This record gives sequence, structure tokens and C-alpha cells, in this order.
Amino acid sequence: MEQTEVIKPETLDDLIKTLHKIFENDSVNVEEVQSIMEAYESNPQDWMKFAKFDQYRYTRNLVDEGNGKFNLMILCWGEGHGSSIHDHTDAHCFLKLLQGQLKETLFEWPDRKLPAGMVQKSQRVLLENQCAYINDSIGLHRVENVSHTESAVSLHLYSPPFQACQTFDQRTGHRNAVKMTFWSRYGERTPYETTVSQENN
Ligand SMILES: N[C@@H](CS(=O)O)C(=O)O
Ligand SMILES: [Fe+2]
Repeated sequence: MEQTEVIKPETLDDLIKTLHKIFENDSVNVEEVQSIMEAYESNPQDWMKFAKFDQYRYTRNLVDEGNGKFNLMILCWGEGHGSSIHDHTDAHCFLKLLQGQLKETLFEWPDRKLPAGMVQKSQRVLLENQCAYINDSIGLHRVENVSHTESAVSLHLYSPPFQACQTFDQRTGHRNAVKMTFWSRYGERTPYETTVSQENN
């Protein structure tokens, strides 16, 4: 599939406009999306209004609904915040660091009785402006802000959008379906949503 040359988006709004264009096609060119997200150089002035933190867990803040083709959101991770091990409901999942660092631990899918618990495949630390990619055929992951002194902010694109995923118990591989909600939408707090769901962390 041809890839249009990567014109560096100067602002988050430019990036969103470019993503809308790229997603007009039905098939997703993973390399193209990853390189355009990586090409955007994070500027807190672009995204501060979406970056809302909670004392106890990471927050998910909706930025754009991608004409129904994708959800773009900003996740805010206080020191020590992390997700459970989870899947991505057969969607493409792009994760770009806007500030700080995140540790990603990749796991195999649990497919048999696991006396020793789920199998860890790899670990990596994602750095500012880096864009990672995962989908269910690559595996499951846990994402954590392991810093004791720095918060982290990440930009996530999911295509197609999804509102639920499965979390997995690392010791047993036992899975639970969880609803995923937003702490805020377009910069406005959504109090009713976050009191209901179990969230993914
Ligand atoms: N996929 C997770 C975030 S992560 O960094 O794995 C979520 O959407 O909440
Ligand atoms: Fe994830």
C-alpha cells in the first residue's frame, strides 16, 4: 500500500486533521499512522487542556472521535499508576508518549492451565515522542508509570474504537470483561461515567 510522505504535523490539531485524512480509507496503514504520530513533536500547550490527573489511577481523556473511524485520547499517569494486563478488542492500538516515560510489559495470551502464571514476552520503556503499536495478535500488555517522581502523559489512538476490553490475572490467566470510560471528554469532566465502570486498572 502506498504511503504518503510524512509531513510533520506542527500541532496536535494538525495531527488530528492528518489522521482524519489517513483514516478516510477503510484499511489501516500501521506504519503510516505510527510515523505521523511519531513525527508530531509533543507540545504541552497543545494538550494541557485534556490532561486531567486522578490521585489514585490513570485517567482516559477523549480528544477526538475520528469521524467514527478511531478514538483519540490522552491518558494521564500519576507516579506509580499502571494498567492491569489487558487486550485491545481486536483493534489497532497506537501509544505515543507526550511527556515522561511508560514501561510496557508484553504477555502471551493465556491458552492453557498456567501453573507458573502468564508468560511474559518482553518489556520496554517508551520515551517521550516515541509511538508504540500493539494489537491482539501481537499479545497482551500492562503499561505502567514506574517513576516515583514524574507523571506521564500519553496519546492513544484505537481503531476501530472500543468501549470494553478483557483484563487478565497474571497468576492464573483468568479474564474479566471491563467497561472502559472517560474521565473527561473534549476537556470537560464526565463525573457520571467514572463512578460506574471497573476501569482497566
Ligand atoms: N489500553 C489502555 C491504555 S494502555 O496504555 O494500555 C486503555 O485504553 O486504557
Ligand atoms: Fe493497552
